[in-house]
Amino acid sequence: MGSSGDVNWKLEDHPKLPKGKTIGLIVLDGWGESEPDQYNCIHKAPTPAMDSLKNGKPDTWRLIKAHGTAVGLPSEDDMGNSEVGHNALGAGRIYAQGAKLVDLALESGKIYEDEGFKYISESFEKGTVHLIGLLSDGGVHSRLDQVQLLLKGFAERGAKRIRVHVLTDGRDVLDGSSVGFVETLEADLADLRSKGVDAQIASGGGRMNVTMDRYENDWNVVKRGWDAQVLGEAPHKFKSGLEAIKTLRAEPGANDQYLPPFVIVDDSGKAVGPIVDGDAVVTFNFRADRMVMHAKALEYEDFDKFDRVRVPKIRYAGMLQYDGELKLPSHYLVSPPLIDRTSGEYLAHNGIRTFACSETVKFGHVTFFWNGNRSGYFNEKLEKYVEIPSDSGISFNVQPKMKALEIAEKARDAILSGKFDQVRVNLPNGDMVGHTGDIKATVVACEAADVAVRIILDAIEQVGGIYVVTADHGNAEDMVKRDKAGKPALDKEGNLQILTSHTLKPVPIAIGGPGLSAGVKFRQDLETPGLANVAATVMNLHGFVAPGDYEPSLIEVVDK
Ligand SMILES: O=C(O)[C@@H](CO)OP(=O)(O)O
Ligand SMILES: [Mn+2]
Ligand SMILES: [Mn+2]
Repeated sequence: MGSSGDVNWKLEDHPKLPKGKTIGLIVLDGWGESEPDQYNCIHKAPTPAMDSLKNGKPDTWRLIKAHGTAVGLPSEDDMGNSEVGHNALGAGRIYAQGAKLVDLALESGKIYEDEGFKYISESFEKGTVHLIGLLSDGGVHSRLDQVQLLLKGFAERGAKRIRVHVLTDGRDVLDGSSVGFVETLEADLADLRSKGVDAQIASGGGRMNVTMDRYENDWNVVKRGWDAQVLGEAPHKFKSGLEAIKTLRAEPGANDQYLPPFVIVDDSGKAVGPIVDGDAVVTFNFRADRMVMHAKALEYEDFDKFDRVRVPKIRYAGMLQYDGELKLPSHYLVSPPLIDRTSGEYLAHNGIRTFACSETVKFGHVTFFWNGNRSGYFNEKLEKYVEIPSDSGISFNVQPKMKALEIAEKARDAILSGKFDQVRVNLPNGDMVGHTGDIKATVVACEAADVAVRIILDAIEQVGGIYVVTADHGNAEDMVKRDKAGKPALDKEGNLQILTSHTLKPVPIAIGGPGLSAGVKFRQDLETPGLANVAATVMNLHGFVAPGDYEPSLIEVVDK
C-alpha cells in the first residue's frame, strides 16, 4: 500500500505561503459542536483555549462535516468515528469505507464469489462456521443487518453448523440495546434451525471486556475472548444467549460494554460451540483497530501474548483484511479500501519532519489511521511516533484527565526542539470519557483536553509557528438521546437515555499562530467541506500545493 510505482511525490511550492513554519496539529477526539445545554459537556467545561480560537474569529474558525458520506460512510445517518475520521484527515480524499464496501459486496453477491468465502466454505460440509463480532447496528465496527445476511448466505451455500460468538455494544448504541439485538439474532438462528441448520449462540461478553481491545492496551481482553470462543471456558454459563444477557445485565452496575464473558452450555453442561480443528471462523467486524489483536491470536503460529492452551487448525477470514502491511488476516471476505498517497507519505517525500503522539488507546489513530491504515514510518529519518501508555483495566471516567497533560508536554517539547515541522497529536479525553456516559467525568475530560490545547498553542506561539486544531467526530458535546425536536428523549419509565456514542454533529477547525501569513482565511465558497479538506489545508500551511485529486483546501490567501 502507499509507496507504489510511478507516483510523482514532488509537491509544488505554494505560490503565496512560505515553508519552514512549525505546525502544531491537534485532533480533539470526540469533540463536536452542538447547542449549549446541560448535556453538552464541552459547553459545561471551562474551555478558555478553545473559546479563544472561536470567539470573534470568523475567518479562522469554522465547522466541517465529520459524519456520513463526507467520510465515506453509507448514509447521512451514520455517525462519524475515529477510523473514517482520521483516514479522511490524513488522506485528503473520501474513500468508500468498510461499512459501505461490505454493503456493496453483499448486495451484488460478490462476497460469495471471492477467495475469502471460498476458503472458509471448505469447512461447511464437515466443520462448524463460527461468526465472531460486535452485535449492534452502530455501524462503527459492524452492522447486525450484515450479519443477518451472512448467516442466511452461509446457510444457503451449505453451512450445516453455525455458532455465533456475540460481543455486546452499548458504546455505539444505547446501553441495554444488547437485549433486542440478541432477540433478533435468536429469531434468525431459530429460523435457520427450522431449515435444518444447527445454529446457535455459543459465547459472548461485552466489547470492552472481551476480544475488542486495541493497540495492545490489554491482552487480557483478547484472552477472555479466546477462552470463551475457542476453549469454551468462561466464569458464567447459560442455556441461551438471551438468558445470558438478561441475567448478566441484572447485576448491579452491569452494562453492555463491560458484560463478563460467558459460554452457552448444553443440558450436560458442555459448551455448545468451542472452536475446534476443521472449523471456519469469520470475524464480522469491518473496522480494523479492535480486531487486529484477536486476528493475531487466531492466525499467528508464533504467539506469546497469552497461553492459548489449544490452537485449533481453522480456516479463518476477516470481514476485511485488518492490517494491509501485516497482511492480517491473510484471508478476508471483502477487500478493504486501498488508501494510498496520504498526506503523511507526500510530506515525508518532501522533507517534512513529523512528530506524532497520543496515548495507547488513540495512538494508532494519529499514526495507523492517519496514514491510510498503514503501520510504521514512511521515512524513519524524518518521523518520530511516540506512544504514551494508557491506563488499562479501568473505564476512563475514573481517570478523566487521562494522559492529556503528558501528550501535551511531549508535543511542546517536540515543538520547542526545532527538530520537527509537523507535531501532531490526538487528545482522547472527550471521546473516551464521553463513551462512559458519565457526564460529570466528561466535563472534567473536556477541561483537561483544553488545558492540553493551551500548552501546545503556547509552544507554537514561542516558535512562531502555526496551529491547526480540529476533531475527528462528535461525542462529548451531546450526552443524551434526543427526539426529533432535539429535546432529551425519555424511556418508558421516564428516564433520560444517556448517549454513550458518537454523534452526527460537525466539528470545529481553527487555524492561527504567529506563523500564519497575513491574509490567510477560510474560504466561504466551499459548500459543505469535511474532514477530507483538512489535508490540503495543512499541506498549504507547510508551503505546498496539494495534489490535484485531493479535496480542496479550506483556506485562501487574500492580499493585504
Ligand atoms: O471505541 C471505539 O472503538 C469507537 C467507538 O466504537 O470510538 P472511536 O471511533 O473514537 O475510536
Ligand atoms: Mn475518535
Ligand atoms: Mn469514540
